[in-house]
Amino acid sequence: MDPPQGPRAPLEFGGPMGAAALMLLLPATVFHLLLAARSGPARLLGPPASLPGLEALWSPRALLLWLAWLGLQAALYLLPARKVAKGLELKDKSRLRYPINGFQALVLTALLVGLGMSAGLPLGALPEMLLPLAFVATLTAFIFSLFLYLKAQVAPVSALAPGGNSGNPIYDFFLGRELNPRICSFDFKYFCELRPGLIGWVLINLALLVKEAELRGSPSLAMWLVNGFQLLYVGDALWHEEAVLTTMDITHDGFGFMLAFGDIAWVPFTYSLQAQFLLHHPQPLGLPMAAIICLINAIGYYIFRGANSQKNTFRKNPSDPRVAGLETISTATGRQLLVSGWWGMVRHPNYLGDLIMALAWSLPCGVSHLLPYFYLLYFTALLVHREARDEQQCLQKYGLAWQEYCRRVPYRIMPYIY
Ligand SMILES: NC(=O)C1=CN([C@@H]2O[C@H](COP(=O)(O)OP(=O)(O)OC[C@H]3O[C@@H](n4cnc5c(N)ncnc54)[C@H](OP(=O)(O)O)[C@@H]3O)[C@@H](O)[C@H]2O)C=CC1
Ligand SMILES: CC(C)CCC[C@@H](C)[C@H]1CC=C2C3=C(CC[C@@]21C)[C@@]1(C)CC[C@H](O)C(C)(C)[C@@H]1CC3
Repeated sequence: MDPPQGPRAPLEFGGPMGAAALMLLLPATVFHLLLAARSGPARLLGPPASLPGLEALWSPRALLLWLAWLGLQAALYLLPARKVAKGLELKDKSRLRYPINGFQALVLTALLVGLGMSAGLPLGALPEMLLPLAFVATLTAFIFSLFLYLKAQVAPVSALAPGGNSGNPIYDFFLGRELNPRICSFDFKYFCELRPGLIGWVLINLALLVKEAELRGSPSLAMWLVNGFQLLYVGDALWHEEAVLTTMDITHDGFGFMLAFGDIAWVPFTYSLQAQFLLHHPQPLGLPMAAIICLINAIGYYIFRGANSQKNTFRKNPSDPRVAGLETISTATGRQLLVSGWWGMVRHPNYLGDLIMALAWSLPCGVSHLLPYFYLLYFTALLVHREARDEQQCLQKYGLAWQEYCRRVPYRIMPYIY
């Protein structure tokens, strides 16, 4: 069988130099954001007020807590699942099996945390540990990625990802060599994508809300909104867990530093930035403004969920009555592309909905600081880049049919703008 990536294949992310720079820049950004959120000026750009010493970063208690968290989520992953789903067909024609019990893991975690709190677990102490926790999460991501890189050395060629196998160790370490690294039936990428980081994110948000109640008597309306919106997003992801099996992370990207760090360190510690900001910089929010923000989030969610569900339903069964009436283009692969409904409005309506929600998550933090808008800015860049990668893959997959789709649906994410 051919090696998955020829030596002349174009490298993404600026090649080895870009990968090396990102491996320094991404962890530095996490620490910068954590420090900026608690500092007086809360500046997104510019140096933090003070740099922490090693004693502020390293804590054996944080290490134990982090390992216990990973252990708990791994144990919940291994519990019997209501359903076992099959992934897309792989190069060797096999299909992997995945447990669908993410929502169950979220509910059981909530029950355990609730029980713990009623027994005196000081959840409000967690915000003080964010820095050392982010430090051990980053260390774990580096060590884990090294393990994944070494594991890929003994994997069969058919198990390797289309990217991440350039022969350059820095680039391959960053992008990830193996597509679906597993030990027995434990799938590392699928586990990391949805469990410790996403559930950790809402737990950190909750701890910030509890801490705010301890400090100020009750949580602010802005804190409630941020917690509610992001819980809805995470709950939705776990409820529709099976849909993640068709995302490019699972079907195309190898599992290396980028996703490992992204899943277990970047998501919980930077996606909780708005709640971190609100704890240290309380913002007044009136009911009329809160109602407008809820409406913006609801519109974003409606588009995001509608678009994702429409495509998933169509991909599972094109004759399902909910999608059977939609207009399509046939492709040489035998698959069809939707050209009406959500996917006839722009080529990535799900990204549009996601971005509208990102705006709603930042608005409760007011407009006095740029810092809480970091997620919106980063996410716009991530989705524009992701959209370009997906277009490239779809052009390769569907050729002329994709060009026809682009002609009929000319805008990528935002109608009449982009
Ligand atoms: N919060 C976060 O940090 C992030 C969130 N996301 C979210 O994850 C979700 C999934 O995103 P992502 O994995 O990037 O990709 P998408 O869910 O948008 O899937 C893209 C794929 O959909 C199929 N497709 C494209 N156009 C059509 C069409 N017209 N008709 C039918 N099928 C089509 C193609 O695959 P095929 O034809 O092979 O089925 C294409 O490769 C999005 O909602 C995104 O917003 C993503 C990244 C980060
Ligand atoms: C560290 C880098 C800057 C980039 C890392 C990117 C990752 C953080 C994201 C890549 C794709 C993701 C998805 C989700 C979370 C963020 C990452 C891992 C997702 C699980 C969020 C919830 C959604 O409903 C989803 C559709 C399930 C998402 C899938 C992609």
